[in-house]
Amino acid sequence: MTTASKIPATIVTGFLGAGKTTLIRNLIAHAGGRRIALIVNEFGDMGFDGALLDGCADPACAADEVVELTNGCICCTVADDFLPTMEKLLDRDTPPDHIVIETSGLALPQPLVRAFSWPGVKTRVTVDGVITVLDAAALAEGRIALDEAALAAQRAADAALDHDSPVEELFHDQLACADLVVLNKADLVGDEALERVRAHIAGDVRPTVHVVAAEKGFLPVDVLLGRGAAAEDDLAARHAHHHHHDHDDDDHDDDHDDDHDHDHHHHDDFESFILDVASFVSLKDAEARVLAAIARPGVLRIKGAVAVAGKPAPAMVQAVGPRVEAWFAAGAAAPGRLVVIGLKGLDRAGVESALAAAAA
Ligand SMILES: Nc1nc2c(ncn2[C@@H]2O[C@H](COP(=O)(O)OP(=O)(O)OP(=O)(O)O)[C@@H](O)[C@H]2O)c(=O)[nH]1
Repeated sequence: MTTASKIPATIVTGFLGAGKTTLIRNLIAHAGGRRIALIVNEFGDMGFDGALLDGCADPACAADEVVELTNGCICCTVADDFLPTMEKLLDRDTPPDHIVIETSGLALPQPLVRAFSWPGVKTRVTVDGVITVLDAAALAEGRIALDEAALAAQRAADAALDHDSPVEELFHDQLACADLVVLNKADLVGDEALERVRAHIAGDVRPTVHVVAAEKGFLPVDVLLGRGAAAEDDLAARHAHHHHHDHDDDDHDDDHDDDHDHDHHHHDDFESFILDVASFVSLKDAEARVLAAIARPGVLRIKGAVAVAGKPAPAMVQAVGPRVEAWFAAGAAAPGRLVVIGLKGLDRAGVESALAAAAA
């Protein structure tokens, strides 16, 4: 079974208070008719904020689409809690179009990703992407979470969670596993501090992974979903080295007050445009050109349907980061258009010339 026929699941990870719930709320509100099932992994005493979906008028937000795992850390309860929950979701008469899993801030994402390789789940679901939400304001102050005392309390309260790894290592693991890193609460920090945070985490993030700044977790749905990462297939590349960092903690608390500047917005703005493209010589040609296009500065996503010379069926194209997939799909939308999504100011001319029809 190909990735395309599996139900995609997005894992949202990040420490306590980073803004995971806020990001998911935004995502669901803008899901555009997708049926999204939400699996929430919270510790009992923290409780899931049942009001998450209140006020969301979208029928996709029906309360029965929210499933709470109550038995603690997913990576400790995969067999008796998480997998049965997944199977129940998949066995519904109308399975969801997309599954979003909010992990507890202290869960390691890797064991959860590994769970997608379990028989019974592997053939039906794939990890579409791991989104790691960071609290940029806390990081700018040299802290992982704004309320480190609450983080410590959460950690202490969970007997199941004894991974013998300091919080810093969890943080590195959450970054190493990411397909997209969201520097949230960018409204609370200045540009300079944001750059400092970017530099601070750069070594922990896989080289092709985008780091985007956001306020209230607001990001275009197409940047969040449909990434097609199949993370369960390259788990080996998603582990932190646990190298010794030269943490320049002493440097963090200087000058951050000066960084506050509420007159500017500090999130990344996005833009998207649709390009009409001529037919490609072959699937390979399409893939190569789209790969060149997505490598242009600021481009996060390219998707659409294109024509391939001599082929009656259109080819679907999906590109995220360094990965491009193209396949023939009879009955797909009229070919010849690609949607390009990226950071505002992206190199449109470069994208156009990369995609320009082969000289053949
Ligand atoms: N200023 C500011 N506040 C934010 C932003 N995003 C979230 N918050 C606030 O930060 C707090 C924590 O956000 P949540 O979305 O609950 O964070 P979480 O990661 O889900 O937290 P837990 O579920 O407790 O681990 C809330 O009070 C949010 O309103 C942001 O971009 N800017």
